Amino acid sequence: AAAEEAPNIVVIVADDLGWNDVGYHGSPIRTPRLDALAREGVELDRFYVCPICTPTRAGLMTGRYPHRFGMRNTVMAPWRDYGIPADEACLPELLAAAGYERRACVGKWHLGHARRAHHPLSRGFTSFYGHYNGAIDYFTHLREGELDWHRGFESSRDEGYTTTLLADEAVRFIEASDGAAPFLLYLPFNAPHAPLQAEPDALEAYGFEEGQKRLPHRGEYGRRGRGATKRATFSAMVTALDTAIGRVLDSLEERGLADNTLVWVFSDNGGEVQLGGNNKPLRGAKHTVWEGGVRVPAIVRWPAKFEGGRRSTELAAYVDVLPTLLAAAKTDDSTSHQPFDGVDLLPMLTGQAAAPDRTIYLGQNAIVSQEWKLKDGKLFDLTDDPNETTNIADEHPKVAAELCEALKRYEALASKERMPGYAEGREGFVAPKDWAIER
Ligand SMILES: O=[N+]([O-])c1ccc(OS(=O)(=O)O)cc1
Repeated sequence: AAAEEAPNIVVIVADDLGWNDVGYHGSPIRTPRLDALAREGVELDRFYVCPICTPTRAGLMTGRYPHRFGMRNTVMAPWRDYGIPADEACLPELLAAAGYERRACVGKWHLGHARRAHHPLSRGFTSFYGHYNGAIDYFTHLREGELDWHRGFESSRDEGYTTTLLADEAVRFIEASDGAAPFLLYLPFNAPHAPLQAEPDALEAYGFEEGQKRLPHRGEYGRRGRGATKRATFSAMVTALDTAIGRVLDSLEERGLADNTLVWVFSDNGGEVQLGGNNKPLRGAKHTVWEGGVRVPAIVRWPAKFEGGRRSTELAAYVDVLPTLLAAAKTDDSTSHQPFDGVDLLPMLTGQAAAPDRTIYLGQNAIVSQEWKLKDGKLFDLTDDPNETTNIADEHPKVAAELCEALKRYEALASKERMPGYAEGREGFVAPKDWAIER
């Protein structure tokens, strides 16, 4: 009976989508479908993630801070061979126990690609379509000169713009639902992360005219899809992402599934300003733990359970997603996983109770609470000063000291193994043919 009521779950992650890159935040970038989703669902105004990609995804998959198990500080480089450790239970593994028979990962994995044990199909997903690495070419699907486009463990020669191909697959997955058992669709788009590449009609919609000078192409990436400026090209990529998300939402609607489907959309980190993103009025950007790097656009919609049209200003975070989804699926066997760092946000989302009073660890010597942020010994009052202009540690020494102690406790959780820097091991690395996994 529980399985009948359990919602379908669709988790959509955008890559490097900044605070000021969505229409409903006042951006000139057109995102009509996300704007509508924000009106229909609950807008999470204080949703925090890690300042970079891989740690956010690792915390999403486990409900636990990724520095506990060595996935911190850097993104997963192509020349790495680690992944989420076997003793960390993953989102699809836990939902499998709750009757979620079909569990798709469609998009960018970025949590281990060199060993079969780290592959999405080894971590609880029943299907995988997409890519292992970050920053693949949107048209050729190459990274490090090799084809990083796969169905399951096999390479795929499907042609097309990645954002569109991922939406195609997501729609196929939804259309194959028999309406009986609930499903999990994890849909992490690579967009709008660099390389800056958009389709011609999307560029035209942002003012590109044939014959105009295009951005020079960069490094290993092809010439296709370059617009006249970074921001215009990025904008076109975001609108394409919005269109793709709209197709997924339409598919749910057409199958009569929208009412009992929990859709959660958020960005993996803030926008990268040098690569087209924008986080105004927030301070900072991707790679930093200023608000612009870690406070991101986020919306959750579940029409059957959540009253729409609400903006929640309560603290919420990437590590809360898994505990919340397990609660929605009415499965919370605490013996099946290590203790979560996140909390179940259902009481807050249904309007029954306030979110618990707590802190969120942001990495890099920073911590946030409902009211405060401590970063490198500086204290900001986020209620009065959300853009972090004024350090008031001297005026509130007790608050600063308490947060400093909490920060130390979080940092003491870090696994002890040494993490290689991003570029370490790059020299002489040759990607395997089609990024095939041998072991
Ligand atoms: O970070 N990257 O992977 C990255 C950065 C820049 C880049 O070139 S751009 O001109 O398209 O921004 C491509 C990829």
